[in-house]
This record gives sequence, structure tokens and C-alpha cells, in this order.
Amino acid sequence: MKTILEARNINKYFRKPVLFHVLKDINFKVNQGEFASIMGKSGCGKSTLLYILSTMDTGYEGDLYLNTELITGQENEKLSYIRNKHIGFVFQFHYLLSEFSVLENVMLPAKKLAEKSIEEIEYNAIEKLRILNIEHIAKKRASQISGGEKQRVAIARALINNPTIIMGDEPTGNLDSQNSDNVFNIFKQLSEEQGLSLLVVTHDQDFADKTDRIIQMGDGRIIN
Ligand SMILES: Nc1ncnc2c1ncn2[C@@H]1O[C@H](COP(=O)(O)OP(=O)(O)OP(=O)(O)O)[C@@H](O)[C@H]1O
Repeated sequence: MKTILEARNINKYFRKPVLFHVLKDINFKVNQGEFASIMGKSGCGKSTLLYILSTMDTGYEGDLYLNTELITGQENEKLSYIRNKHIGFVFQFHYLLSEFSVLENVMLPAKKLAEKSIEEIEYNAIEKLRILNIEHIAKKRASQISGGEKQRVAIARALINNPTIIMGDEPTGNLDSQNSDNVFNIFKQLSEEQGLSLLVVTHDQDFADKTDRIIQMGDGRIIN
């Protein structure tokens, strides 16, 4: 089984206001097509870990690999490229640009990557909207759609560059149970049918129970 993400002996310290060892010897792998969740009490270090895994925080000890490439120690410009190309993000708050259309929002990360023509990017964006069953709202402004639709647009946007892994920080935290189920089913389908890996921080036990694996954190460690 191909490993997509690997954390080796990750330790992190916050130095202020007092020295605080927030992440302690974190080791784990996420395989291709695996749908894993991270759970743990508030303050145990989940967001801090996700920030490191998503290459946004470089102030840690240990080694991080993505697609077997060592990420740790890479220059900021390269990290930004890796992030855009290989990682899709879905957050609790969708961060869509409200005055832009749904289609334009989905196209943005591909425009930033600038590896394809606008026509090709638009074609791919419509294809992602179709997969998520929201092609019919492509021309609407992001401010004119429902919460559940916004989260599906955020997922389409996360998929536009065909990432190898999707990382989520409470992606269903703002949704009712029906829309949470929808998001879960979309993620499950992406992992099973497209071999996409998913790593999702959640407080939702029902959601986590349905994932392939729960990575349980406690006091800065992986405890299960
Ligand atoms: N910039 C910072 N400086 C100092 N301490 C911090 C900083 N950011 C977070 N912390 C502390 O690190 C610990 C872990 O925080 P983190 O946000 O990773 O927890 P979490 O498990 O994601 O919590 P929640 O479930 O509430 O989002 C907490 O005790 C927090 O107060």
C-alpha cells in the first residue's frame, strides 16, 4: 500500500508565554485511499498538528513526508507549490469569496497554480461541480447559496488541482446532520472510487466512527 503522508517523530514547542511541549513524538502514516479522522479533547494539539501536516507551520522537530518526498526543510516557495498541488483543504468555515460565482471560487486554486489554460480550468471546475451534484449553481454568487451547498463548493475547490490528500479541520462543524452525512458520503466516495486520502480533524464521534481509522490524541500524543 502506497504511503501518502508520513509524520516521523514530530515534536513541537511553543516558547511563549512559557515553554510548552505541545506535540510529543507524533508518528503515523496515511495510506493512499485511506480515510482517517483525528479526535481528542479540546487543546490536545489537533489543529497544531494539522497545521504542520499541511506544511503551513515549519517550526517543529522531526520529519514530514508527502508522497515519499521529504517536506521538512524545503523553502517557502516550494512548500507553497506542494500545498497548492497536492493538498486540498476543507475547513469548518468555507472561506469562499462571496462576491465571486461558485464556478470562479472553484477555479481559483488552479489559476494560482497556473499550469493549465483558463478553458481547461473551467472545464475541470465544472466537472468537479458535477461530481458534487451542484453543477446547476455554477453561476450563482457564493453569497446566494445554502450552508450545505457552500461546503460542497469548498470541497469542489479542494479537488480542483487533483490533490493526493484532503485535509479537513472540522469540515462538518457548521452543518446539520443531513449535510454532515452528505459531506461524509462525498469523502467516502472520493476515497473508495478515486483513491484519494483524507485526514479530518473532528469532534463528531458519529462521523469519526464511520471513517477507516480514528487517530486518537491526548495531551499532545497519539494514544491510539
Ligand atoms: N500560538 C500559540 N502559543 C502558545 N500556545 C498555543 C498556541 N497555539 C495553541 N496553543 C496551545 O496549544 C495547545 C493545543 O492547541 P490546539 O489548537 O492544537 O488544540 P486542539 O486540539 O486543536 O483544540 P480544539 O479542539 O479546541 O480546536 C492548547 O493548549 C493551546 O492553548
